[in-house]
Amino acid sequence: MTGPDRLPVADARRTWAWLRLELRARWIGGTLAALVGVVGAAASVVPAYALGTLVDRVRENAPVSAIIPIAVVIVAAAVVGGAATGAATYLIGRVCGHMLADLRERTVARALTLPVTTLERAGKGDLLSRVSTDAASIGKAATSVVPTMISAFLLGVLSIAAMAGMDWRLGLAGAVAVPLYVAALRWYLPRAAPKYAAERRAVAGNSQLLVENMQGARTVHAYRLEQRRLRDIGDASHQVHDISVSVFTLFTRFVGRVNRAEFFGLAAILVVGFLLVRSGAATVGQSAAAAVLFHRLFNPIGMLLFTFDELQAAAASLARLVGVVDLAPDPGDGPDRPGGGLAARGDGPGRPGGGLAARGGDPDRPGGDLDRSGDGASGPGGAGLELSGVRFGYDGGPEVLHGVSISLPAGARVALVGSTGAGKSTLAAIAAGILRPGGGTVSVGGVALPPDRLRAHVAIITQEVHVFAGPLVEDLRLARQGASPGEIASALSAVGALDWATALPDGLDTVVGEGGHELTTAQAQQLALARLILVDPAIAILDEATAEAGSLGARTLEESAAAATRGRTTLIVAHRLTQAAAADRVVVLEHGRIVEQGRHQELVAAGGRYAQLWRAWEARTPTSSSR
Ligand SMILES: Nc1ncnc2c1ncn2[C@@H]1O[C@H](COP(=O)(O)OP(=O)(O)OP(=O)(O)O)[C@@H](O)[C@H]1O
Repeated sequence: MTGPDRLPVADARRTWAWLRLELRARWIGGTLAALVGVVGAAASVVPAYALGTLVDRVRENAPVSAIIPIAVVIVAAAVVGGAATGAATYLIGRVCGHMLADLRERTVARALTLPVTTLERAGKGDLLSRVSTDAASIGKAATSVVPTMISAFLLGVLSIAAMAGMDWRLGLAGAVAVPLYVAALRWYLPRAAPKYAAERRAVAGNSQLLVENMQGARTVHAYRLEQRRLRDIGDASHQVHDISVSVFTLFTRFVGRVNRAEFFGLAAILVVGFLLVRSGAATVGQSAAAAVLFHRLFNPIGMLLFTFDELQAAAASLARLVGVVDLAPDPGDGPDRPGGGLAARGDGPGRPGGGLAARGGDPDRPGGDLDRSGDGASGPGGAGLELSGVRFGYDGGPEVLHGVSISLPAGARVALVGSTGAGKSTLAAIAAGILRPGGGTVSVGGVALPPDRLRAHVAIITQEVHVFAGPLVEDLRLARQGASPGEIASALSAVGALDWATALPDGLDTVVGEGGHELTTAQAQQLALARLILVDPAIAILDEATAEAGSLGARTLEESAAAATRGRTTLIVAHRLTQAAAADRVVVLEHGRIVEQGRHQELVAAGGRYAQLWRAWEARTPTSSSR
């Protein structure tokens, strides 16, 4: 396993166990591939064998009629061998390809359900590199390296068996090369791995330097750094050159060792063959056939050896993917929990709506449907949200919430305010079931729920709104599969997004998200609010949903947010205090503790921490008080 800051990597035993299990599940395909492979290898051995017979018949001055059948056998074996080897390569690739597809799907599925804290700890880069680079490395191995290796291995075994079949001493002579090949590989692999890694690092560093200097060209010119930067790039390029040369030198030395093994193997066969012919134990044809068989192995064995490091790299990648698949689920989370990103719940592809039970209920009667969530008798009895004695610390760090209790009656609109780092977003994430509290409970309708069940009732929108790549209308349908055009238009209209959405180049079919039409931050947030309407949760949490946009945009977004949350129990992390002023109640959080709560006017009049924040807000935005 890797260090604590990374996603886990399965150990060799677990990786083998996974491989065995997968192979067992595909034993029919695997056996067929192996059988066809053996036929291919056997057919490839036949021509060399037949050649030996041919040599003997020619030496015996046999008639042409005795030679033609041998030629026919050689041609037929070559055709069968070629076809069977091709078919075996295809079949092995197919089995491996299916295993990889399955593994990749399971890795992605597991990754989508990882607790946010696990992902943050590991860094998204680690996960991305596993599902992209590692999967690609396994893919290459699965479709080209493994089939080649298996074919080469079968050919090697059958060739030595064929030599031994002619005379066991010939087989033994051929096998002399095996330890030499193994020694060459054992010499090469441990030296090659760090050199290749160093080469990759040096190339990446050099590219990074080049990109940096190109992007920062103006700064380089402004500070007359050209010569210094050129020197740095020159040094980095020299380093890449030196490492590449040393890698090539190492490879050449490895090839030298492989050639040595071939030389000794072939020399042993020729010497043994000569002695056997002289003693009359073997014919010239048999000795020649053994030498040809061995010589024919040079190419496949070379491929086997030269691609061995790719197989090693693929095995390392496999261990990294199996490590993710094996990750234990968040305790208390059900198998169907939606995606764990800090985004609108119900955004998770494949599970739109996140099972938000209030969908279809009367929007003016929040939580009216909550009892239909399948919770049965123990299920929440309303849409009130209650946080009780909530404690939390990130990843074993200091506690950032010290027993916070907030009660939101059904339909209430509560604003959470406080300075930066007070713990507002953390509390919002706990209330939404994204983070698991270290202590205390979160209840809906009077029933304390674990995070996975909480997510079925609560939807959260954060500043980091993700727009999924694809047609805009599909992005909305992630929230409610099968939403009618009317429902979609009405959700967009409610948040004030219908005009700009229909004015897009292809209207609601315009491809948005990565690689598509770029939406502004405010538009993306309106889209998230429209999704919220389609998801129709009883409880909504808005964490800074309006903080990013400029003043005018922020005001529009405030209106969109108010429309999207109308009738829902709503907790707003309010950076714009106008949102707090419009709430039923304001809760002031400082250093992970509630220091004040009450109505806006009461708190302003009380002259405490909120009054201080409000005065600062008014001074910053003179027009705010008029709102
Ligand atoms: N992923 C994290 N890992 C470790 N510490 C974190 C993480 N996220 C937040 N914190 C810490 O937890 C504390 C509360 O942060 P939080 O983001 O909840 O505050 P906030 O009131 O929402 O602040 P802001 O208004 O700036 O968003 C801060 O001390 C912060 O540094």
